Amino acid sequence: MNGTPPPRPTPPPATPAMPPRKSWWWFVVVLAINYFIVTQLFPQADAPVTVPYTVFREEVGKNNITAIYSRGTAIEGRFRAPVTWPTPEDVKQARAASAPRTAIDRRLLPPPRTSIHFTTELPAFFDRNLEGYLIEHGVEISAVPIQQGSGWATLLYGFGPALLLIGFYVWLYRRAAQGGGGGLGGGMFGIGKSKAKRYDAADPANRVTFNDVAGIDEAENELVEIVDFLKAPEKYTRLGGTAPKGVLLIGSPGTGKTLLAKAVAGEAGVPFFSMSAAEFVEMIVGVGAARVRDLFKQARESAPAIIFIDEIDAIGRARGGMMMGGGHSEQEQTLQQILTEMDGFSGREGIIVLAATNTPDVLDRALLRPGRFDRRVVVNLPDKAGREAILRVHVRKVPLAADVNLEELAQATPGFSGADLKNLVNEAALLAARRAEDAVTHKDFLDALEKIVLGPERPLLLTAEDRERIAYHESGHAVLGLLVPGADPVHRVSIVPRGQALGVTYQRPQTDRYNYPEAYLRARIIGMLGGRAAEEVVYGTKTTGAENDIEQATHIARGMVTRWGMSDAIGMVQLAPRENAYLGTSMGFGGEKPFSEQTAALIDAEVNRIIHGCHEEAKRLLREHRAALDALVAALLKKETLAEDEILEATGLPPAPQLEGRPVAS
Ligand SMILES: Nc1ncnc2c1ncn2[C@@H]1O[C@H](COP(=O)(O)OP(=O)(O)OP(=O)(O)O)[C@@H](O)[C@H]1O
Ligand SMILES: [Zn+2]
Repeated sequence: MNGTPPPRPTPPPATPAMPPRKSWWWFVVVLAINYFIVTQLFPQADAPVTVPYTVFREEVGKNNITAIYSRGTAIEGRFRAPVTWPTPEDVKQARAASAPRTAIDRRLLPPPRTSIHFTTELPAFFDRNLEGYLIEHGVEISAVPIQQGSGWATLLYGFGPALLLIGFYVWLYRRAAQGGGGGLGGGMFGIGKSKAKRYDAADPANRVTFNDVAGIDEAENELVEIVDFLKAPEKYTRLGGTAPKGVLLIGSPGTGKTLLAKAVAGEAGVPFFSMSAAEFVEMIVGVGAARVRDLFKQARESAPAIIFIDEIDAIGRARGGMMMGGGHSEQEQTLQQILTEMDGFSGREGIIVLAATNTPDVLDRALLRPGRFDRRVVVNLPDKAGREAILRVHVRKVPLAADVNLEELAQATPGFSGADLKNLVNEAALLAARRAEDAVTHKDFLDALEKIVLGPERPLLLTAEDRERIAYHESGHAVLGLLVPGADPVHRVSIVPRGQALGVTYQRPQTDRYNYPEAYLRARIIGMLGGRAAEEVVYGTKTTGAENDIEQATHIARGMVTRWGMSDAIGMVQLAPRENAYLGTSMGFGGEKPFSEQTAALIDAEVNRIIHGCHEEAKRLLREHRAALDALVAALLKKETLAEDEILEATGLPPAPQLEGRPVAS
């Protein structure tokens, strides 16, 4: 493993939109009421009692049966006077017969019921005389089932539950579509409500100002004008100009887009309504649009105000694209509603919509037209000075030991976003608390950083040979980091397994780099291949331990050939799409490769040539400095983790000379 640059923490996956929990609650309540009505209003009186055949015959004999209907061996009918079965005597007898009582006995005799309706079952041996007997006793033999046709009660009994359910759904849907006016009690289950979070700037506990935002000054400066406008809209509209309506904040996750939007509201002293676009879209079509309407209505009522829509790409994706079926029309409706609302306000109301995204290139063009999100503010990852400023913001509430050096921490965290830095401070504070310290020390910060960048330590039982081999692998990286001019300084070496890695060499640049010299890239590749090279030099055999190194080295070499014009055989031709370093995506070039088979073969050959050359150079240097390599391995096996000064001491080597000229900052 080779730890440059630190892997960027990936954002958590978006949670799928679920209906609000409250509406499920109400669904259950309605079901319960339904059940209650059915069982209480149309109870046993109408439900038939099931009697034994003997009892049935008995009742016929007593002339107590008016009519029967039979199908197969089942008979149902109506008594003249209600009959209770089993009778109290039956129960008493049964109890006497089967003492002690068992559950089975009780099941044989159902609880007594009284009804005017009954059912019974003809015995298997057919009672031949039954028909005559019935006629004799004035029983009408009906051609239609007796209990049916008893009018409204039966109808309700049969259809009531279904009708109630349908009614409930209709009501739910209408509420949703209306954007939730009225209804039972406030916000019972406001599906159509926007659920927007509202932060009142008047509340000092929530108030965020530009004071809380650091390291992204350019973006901040662009938003100062918005604050100004919210404070005094007349100043802008006086000469007939229209005020800005929408501002799109573009930047990778955690760069502080939400924070900036809140700060704008805080500075202007206006309410802040925030909602994530993913929350707009629910399963029921029309709900998203209703929520948008509600959100804008709320904001209009308390204008001037700020509406913040996070992750607008969730609904603002270009229409008619790859999406198919299902959620498509819902998404379209929601987007349409946002556009309608934004077109609707005159700009004099003092409402400004801020929206955030980290994939601006997928947005529907309609969103970006003048009068909508026509202003774009890019929120970049902070540079070193910015990171230090952000750290300073977040350590305000943390007691710091005297030895804490925020500048050094800022230098050690290239690629960190504001949210990452906040997390670093938090982890360090937790670590200090666990160590029962009174203040957070510099070491707490370094350990927290190591945990974040390299992953938590992983206890693994390794054999002595494995440990030694890993020590050689890591020492290979580290020694080359000292020997190759232009290599990033080696900050730490460790053979403590962490995350996926068995060992780690952590190198970090001295300054943020925006422009990479070819020699630097070669130094990186040589260092990356140094782990395997050391194993080969010492043991003469190979292991799988270099997979990650090979992957990274290949990536750089391929970039040199296909993107940065560093192969003379190919020249300055773009053969691979540009990668967006901030967003980790590649842009353009979907589908077909824009070059021939011949060129493809040439690319492979050139990549190979670079890797091969670096590999040979790595082995040559390690052979030449075998003593330094062995010394570092011995120190590592003893202490497991070595800091920069310990590495220099063990190897007796000076830090690698840096390349001529400072990196160009953009
Ligand atoms: N520039 C910054 N200055 C101070 N704190 C910051 C900065 N950027 C981020 N933070 C901290 O990180 C937290 C998360 O940032 P925030 O939610 O604003 O990022 P975001 O860009 O909106 O991210 P996402 O795209 O994931 O929504 C903030 O609450 C804040 O504490
Ligand atoms: Zn390695």
